[in-house]
Amino acid sequence: MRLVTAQEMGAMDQKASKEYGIPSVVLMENAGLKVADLVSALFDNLTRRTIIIVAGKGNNGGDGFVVARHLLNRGAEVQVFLAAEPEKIKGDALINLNIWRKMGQKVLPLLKSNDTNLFRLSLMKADLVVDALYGTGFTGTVRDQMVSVIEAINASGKPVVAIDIPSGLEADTGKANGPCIIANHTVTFALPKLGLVLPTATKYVGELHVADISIPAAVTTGSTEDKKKITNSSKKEGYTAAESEITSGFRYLITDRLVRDWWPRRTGDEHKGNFGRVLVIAGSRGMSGAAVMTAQAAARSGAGLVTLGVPAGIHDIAETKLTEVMTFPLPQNERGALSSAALDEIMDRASNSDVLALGPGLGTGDETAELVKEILLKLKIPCVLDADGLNVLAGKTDIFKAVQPELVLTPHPGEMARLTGRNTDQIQNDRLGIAAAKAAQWGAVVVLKGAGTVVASPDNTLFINNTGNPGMAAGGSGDVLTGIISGFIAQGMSALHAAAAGVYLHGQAGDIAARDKGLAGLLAGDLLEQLPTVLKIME
Ligand SMILES: NC(=O)C1=CN([C@@H]2O[C@H](COP(=O)(O)OP(=O)(O)OC[C@H]3O[C@@H](n4cnc5c(N)ncnc54)[C@H](O)[C@@H]3O)[C@@H](O)[C@H]2O)[C@H](O)CC1
Ligand SMILES: [K+]
Repeated sequence: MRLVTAQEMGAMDQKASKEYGIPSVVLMENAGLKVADLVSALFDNLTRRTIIIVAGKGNNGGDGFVVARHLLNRGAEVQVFLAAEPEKIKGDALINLNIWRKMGQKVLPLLKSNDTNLFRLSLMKADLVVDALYGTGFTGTVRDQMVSVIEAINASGKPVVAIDIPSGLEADTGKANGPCIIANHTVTFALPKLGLVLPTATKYVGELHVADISIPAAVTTGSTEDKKKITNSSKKEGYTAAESEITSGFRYLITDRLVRDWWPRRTGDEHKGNFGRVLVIAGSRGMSGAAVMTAQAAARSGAGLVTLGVPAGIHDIAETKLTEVMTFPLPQNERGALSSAALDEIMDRASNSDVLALGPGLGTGDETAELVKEILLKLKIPCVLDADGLNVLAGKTDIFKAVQPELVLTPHPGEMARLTGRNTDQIQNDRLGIAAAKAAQWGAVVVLKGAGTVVASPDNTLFINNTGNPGMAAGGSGDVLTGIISGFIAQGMSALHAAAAGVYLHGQAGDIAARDKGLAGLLAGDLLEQLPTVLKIME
């Protein structure tokens, strides 16, 4: 599902009104109606319910007046509090405020501190609060009286439905710089705002609902194709156009539908060769686990054939731990890491494989760095480069651009910091920007792991993931992801789609595992166990 900034959403509103002639007050009516529908669905019977609408001075408030009207018509007791001077209300919001007044309904002031005291009393008797204070027009920090209004709502313990954005959250960054509404549900319009799906926003957004308010699909997908093409894609397996249209340069939330769209079709008469061959080059003395995990994950991801090459010293260990995966020993140095003499056999094996997973547990000696560089420059098949495979190239990232086949880099924030010469805080402060910039600079798909993993492509398309949980920070979790992405590439997915689908399903496996095992006790092996379950759902 496409993600938009406040500015992009405003441009779509404009286009819907100017180019398609949909009056903006119709969009407001649709928006309000969808929120009213959700509120109605939360109660078996509205007639004995008291709903409070807290309206701001902009169009978010305007939506609130529409919600008030519909809920009143459906028999609810509705109290509208206006957190703005009435004379400041204009445009579509004023149209709906006037309708509310012509229905003989009151608007209670919510501007001064004694207003807030009255408001607190009303809150105690309310069954639900609709947050119509601020939407995409909000920037910065909640100020003055609104601080105590938002704190009163949050303290009331009443269920809250936020219109478009929980008030106090910035649409583009998902950051709450000050007090912010903690909503049970957020009904956002047309497309999710980028900030709503970022990890900092989760606690404020509650359950996110994306409501169609009749902005034409050609506008929301932003595709420059003619409308016919949009119609065709929307016919595809019942997808809405917005789902199956991926336009480069845009940002997307990774959803079930997208992953299903990318899923390699199995006709049923294939043999294991069709499901691709993964070559894993990983491990070193004391680091056999990373190699085994990566290979097992590749096997469990559905790849036809997985072969693991490890330094001779840990070959027996790998051999005993693995059954479905073939293993072979490689020349090693005195430290038990791969030696440069391993290059020829690795390239030979790679020539009979569809994808190379390189790096987990390799170690970070100079010889390893040299070997990784040699492999990458000679490689003819796509490569997923992870962990020590990344660490050894810190300061040598210009090599990425020189790699011929598709390259997927899967750094966690610390590895990204080493690769870019910044510190982890700087990475975490601009995850989307850095991932996008480096993907373009390195000509590679960059998977910047962490809460809200970002998958960036060289053509500036971004996929945001919101599956997964903190329990997955356990060691080995990254090895499993590397194996999954490699397995998907082996089965025919593009590097970008394999990375985005891999991140999504890896997170889902983690969520299922956490449901059974909690967060602290979660091990990477638990993710492996759940992989078949999530793949089965996808199939
Ligand atoms: N997306 C759509 O198709 C539709 C969206 N609608 C709704 O319109 C709002 C956006 O309305 P807008 O008038 O631009 O602003 P807001 O109502 O979000 O904000 C109100 C007002 O608040 C002021 N403001 C901004 N920051 C602060 C701050 N830190 N402190 C105090 N006040 C602040 C600013 O001046 C704004 O004017 C969108 O979210 C939807 O709910 C349409 O109704 C339907 C179509
Ligand atoms: K709001």
